[in-house]
Amino acid sequence: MTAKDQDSLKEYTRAQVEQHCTHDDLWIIFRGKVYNMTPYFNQHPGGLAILRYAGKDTSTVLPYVASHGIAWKVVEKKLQEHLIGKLKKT
Ligand code: HEM
Repeated sequence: MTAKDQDSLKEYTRAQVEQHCTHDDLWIIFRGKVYNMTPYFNQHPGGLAILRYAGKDTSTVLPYVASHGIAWKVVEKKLQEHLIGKLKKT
């Protein structure tokens, strides 16, 4: 992603992201970016566990799930596919 692409990303506050906290409306934050993971909910190999962080910041969690470490390239690809914006700096 270029610097220009970064600039054009829509901004969301943490409070806005927190509203999207269910299996059929599931956003997450990872390292300052916002992802709509709703379409991925049924595909997540770790099943319902993803719901624990629905609407929340996963920056200190995602890389430390053992299975994610093994499949990190897949995790990165899935994040990229579901990117919707960036976190608004408050
Ligand atoms: C962007 C993609 C993904 C996201 C956002 C995501 C998110 C999460 C979250 C939030 C958790 C819960 C962590 C916790 O409670 O500490 C989790 C657990 C897990 N994820 Fe993922 N995940 C992704 C991709 C994957 C992939 C590709 C795999 C396949 C290897 C995977 C396998 C697992 C497993 C096995 C668990 C643990 C399940 C459990 O504790 O019962 N995830 N994931």
